[in-house]
Amino acid sequence: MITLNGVTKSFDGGTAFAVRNVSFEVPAGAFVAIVGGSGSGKTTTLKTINRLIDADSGSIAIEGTPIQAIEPHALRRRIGYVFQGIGLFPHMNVAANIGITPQLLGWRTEEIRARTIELLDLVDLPREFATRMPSELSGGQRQRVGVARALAARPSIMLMDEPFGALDPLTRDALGVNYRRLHDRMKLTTLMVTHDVLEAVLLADRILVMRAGEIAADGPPRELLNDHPDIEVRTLMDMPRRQSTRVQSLLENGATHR
Ligand SMILES: Nc1ncnc2c1ncn2[C@@H]1O[C@H](COP(=O)(O)OP(=O)(O)OP(=O)(O)O)[C@@H](O)[C@H]1O
Repeated sequence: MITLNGVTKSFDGGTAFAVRNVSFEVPAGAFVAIVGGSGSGKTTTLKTINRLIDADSGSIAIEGTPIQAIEPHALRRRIGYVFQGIGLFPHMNVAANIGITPQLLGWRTEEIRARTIELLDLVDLPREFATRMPSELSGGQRQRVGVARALAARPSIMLMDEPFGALDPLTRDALGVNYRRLHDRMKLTTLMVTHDVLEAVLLADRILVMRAGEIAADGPPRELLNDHPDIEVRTLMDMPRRQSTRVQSLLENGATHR
C-alpha cells in the first residue's frame, strides 16, 4: 500500500540528513508504528509520504503509483493525516471542521451531513457536538474530531503523528484502543509515529525503529521485544518492561531504584 525506497532528505543541502536511505513497505491493512529518539527523522519520513515534505531522492509509491504522479488533491483524499494538537479551524464548528474535505471535493450538503453524523458515531462523540466550537471541547474530544476529519473523505491510508501525545494516559490509552478498532473495522492502512514504545507495542502489528535518520530495526513487536541484537534498539524496546519492574519494586520494597 505504501512503499518507500531509498528515501533521503536533508534540510541543509546535504551536510546533515533528517532521513537517509529509508526503505520499507506497509502492506494494505497493516498498522505500523514508527518509534525512535527525538530528531531521529520520524515526522520527516511521515511527511514525505503525503508530500508535506518533498524527499531529495528515493521513491515513494502508494498502491504502486509514484506519489509525484498523483494529483495533490487526490493524494490528500487517499491519505488521512492526524497530528498532535490537530489544528482544528477555531472559527468553525465541529461539523464544519469534519466536513471540510468533502466540501472541498464538492460533495452534496446532504451527503456531508450524513457522513458527519456517521463519523461522530464512529469516534464515539455525541451527535450534539456537531454544533460545538473547538474551544468548547476537551483535548481528547478535539483529537477525536481530528480523527473524524481525517477519515471524512474515506481515505484508505492514515498517517498519524503523535495523535494522542498531549493527552492524559487514560484518555490516550482509550483513544488508542478505539482507533485500533476503527482501523480494523474500516480496513485502513495506518502508519503512526509515537514516542511511546508501550503504545507502539500494544497497538501496532509492526514497529520501525528510527535512529539518526535511518531504520535501525523493523519487525513485529514480539520480535523486537526479544533480545534484539542492536543494543540501542534493545534498550528502547525494553523501556516498558524496565518501568514495570520499577513499579513492582515500589510495591515490594517501597522504592523504585533498587
Ligand atoms: N523544516 C526543517 N528545517 C530544518 N531542519 C529540520 C526541519 N524539520 C526537521 N528538521 C531536522 O530534521 C531532523 C529530523 O526531524 P524530525 O522532526 O523528522 O524528527 P522526529 O524523529 O520526528 O523528532 P521528534 O520525536 O522530536 O518529533 C532533526 O534534526 C530536525 O532538526
